[in-house]
Amino acid sequence: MSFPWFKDFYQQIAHSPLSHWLEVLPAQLALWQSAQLHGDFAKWLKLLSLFPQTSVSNIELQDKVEFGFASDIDEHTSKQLVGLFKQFMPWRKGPFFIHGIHIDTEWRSDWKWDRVKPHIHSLKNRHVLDVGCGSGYHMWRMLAEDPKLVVGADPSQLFLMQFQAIKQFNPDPRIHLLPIGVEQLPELQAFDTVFSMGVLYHRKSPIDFLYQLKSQLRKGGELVLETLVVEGDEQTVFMPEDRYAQMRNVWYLPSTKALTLWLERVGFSNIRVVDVAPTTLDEQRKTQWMESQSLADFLDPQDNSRTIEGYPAPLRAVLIAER
Ligand SMILES: Nc1ncnc2c1ncn2[C@@H]1O[C@H](C[S@+](CC[C@H]([NH3+])C(=O)[O-])CC(=O)[O-])[C@@H](O)[C@H]1O
Repeated sequence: MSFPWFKDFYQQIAHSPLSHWLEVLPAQLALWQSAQLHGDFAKWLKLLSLFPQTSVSNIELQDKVEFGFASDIDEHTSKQLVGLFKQFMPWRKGPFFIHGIHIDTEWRSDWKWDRVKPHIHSLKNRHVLDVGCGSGYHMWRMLAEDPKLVVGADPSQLFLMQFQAIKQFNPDPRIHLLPIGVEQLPELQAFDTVFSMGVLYHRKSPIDFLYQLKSQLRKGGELVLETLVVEGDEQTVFMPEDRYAQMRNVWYLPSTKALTLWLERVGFSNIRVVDVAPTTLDEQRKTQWMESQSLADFLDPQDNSRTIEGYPAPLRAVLIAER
């Protein structure tokens, strides 16, 4: 079995500051691919091949991710597309608008982008990495800023498939998602901007994680970090006993002041907390495209300022720092 996604990426980076990546990446992805042979991968590839080719008359990335108008296709094709996209449920990170079909995802990821975007360095002509990029929603919004290249690293197979399903409607060669974890990235020291949003609290060793992110940046490059935080001073770090808002695998929730100190200790400079916002029930909710439980089920029904476990409800911060 072979497919062109990764080969295209290798060509893209061959003569770029990321060319050293080619020393390890092809072997990692070949290993990944061989492990997929026993799972659902063939089913996903088959589903991807069933998407009808359509003529896409508009590409909008500036204010939303929209490829094609409803008027580009007939009713039958529209129904066919809805049926195919539904096979890729649950859709968590979006929304996407494809030929008039609104993939109404669990998260209004656009709201996160609205909180982040006013504060970051322009992405024009930059090499950009998004660690834990999910379905790639924010990468599409980054593409609107005219970067040289946007690459996402996320080990989730479903997110890769959702990304490829969407990318069929805008096969821009500057955007790629690689199914690898942060721990597989070599120290490239080559990206102009590194994003990591919604990942730090999933890491058992958050300081090591910050070093890993730093080692992707060139000197003077920008880190954009978004994560769950708690109220408190430089010494406040919260660790749930088990689940947090029903999420497994949540480790450290620092205060913004503690996180600033961590970033300083790791060697970042010019550290700024640019946004702090609670997650609302409008931002994360059940939809027709993600039918299982969502934030409303994870908060205390009597007191929405607490999670169902009795911890402070989700509060998220955006920090920007320079290497
Ligand atoms: N080792 C790893 N390396 C890289 N990514 C990982 C790893 N382990 C898990 N992930 C990925 O980190 C992402 C976290 S979600 C944030 C998405 C987006 N950034 C957002 O801001 O909406 C937030 C949440 O689910 O709580 C998922 O896509 C995982 O697959």
